[in-house]
Amino acid sequence: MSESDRIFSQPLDHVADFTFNEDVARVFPDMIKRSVPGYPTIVENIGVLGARFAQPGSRLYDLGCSLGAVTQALRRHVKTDGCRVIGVDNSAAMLARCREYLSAQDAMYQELLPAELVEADILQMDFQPCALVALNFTLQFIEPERRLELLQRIRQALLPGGALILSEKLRFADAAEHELLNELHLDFKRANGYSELEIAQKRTAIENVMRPDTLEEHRERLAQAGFSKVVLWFQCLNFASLIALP
Ligand SMILES: Nc1ncnc2c1ncn2[C@@H]1O[C@H](C[S@+](CC[C@H]([NH3+])C(=O)[O-])CC(=O)[O-])[C@@H](O)[C@H]1O
Ligand SMILES: O=C(O)C(=O)Cc1ccccc1
Repeated sequence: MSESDRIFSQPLDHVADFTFNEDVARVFPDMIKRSVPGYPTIVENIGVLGARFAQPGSRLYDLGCSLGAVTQALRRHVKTDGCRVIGVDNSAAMLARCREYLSAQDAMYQELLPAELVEADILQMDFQPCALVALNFTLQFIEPERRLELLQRIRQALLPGGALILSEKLRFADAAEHELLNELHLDFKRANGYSELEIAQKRTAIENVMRPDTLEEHRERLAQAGFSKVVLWFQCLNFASLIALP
């Protein structure tokens, strides 16, 4: 069991930019469940979607895998012969714990897909041909100017019949819509026990690091990267997940 998230619970003199360090890794399962409406549903269903797009002998990438929640869902749901999951993250703290979670999963289940973990910057690594790429709340942490080239390289690596699953926090061009969905998201956090102080300090920590796009920006960028079809399969408040087909 992981600890509960108390990272921003005490007043801080200076709120530093958010990083995926050891303190965050320790509480991450609790943090993401209490912060992202629909997260457990999205993760479980990426496993189900993955099973449809997997092809015999193919790679399934989980980019920005954190503690490997999506990697675990893919390992359980995908039964296609010879597939393997490759989890990639540039946080050593996250990957160290991810490795422990995957060993625990190995001890719990039989017939799991093999998984390997790679410590790398997804902007630097070469992608091998693959049937599935999951970017589950990772693209929003990539510098906006580098998002298109990343999606282009993913598009190039995808096999015909494969898919990219892209989950993101959304911004809205319409001010009233943006305001309402953001307020409802804050209500979700309050309902999950976060105080006003925790909410305010987390917001300060994250605002320079995580830059959400609108759904329209995602659709345009995916089209520009060469994806032929984009389907919204999940939305809860200002969090959404897309299937993009090559
Ligand atoms: N350039 C980069 N290269 C590699 N990894 C990166 C990079 N930038 C950020 N990351 C990694 O992307 C992850 C984003 S969290 C993903 C949740 C997970 N997918 C989940 O389904 O639980 C999202 C969130 O916390 O909202 C972190 O682990 C970063 O270290
Ligand atoms: O906490 C938030 O407000 C978020 O938008 C999502 C989030 C969840 C976990 C780590 C970083 C950001």
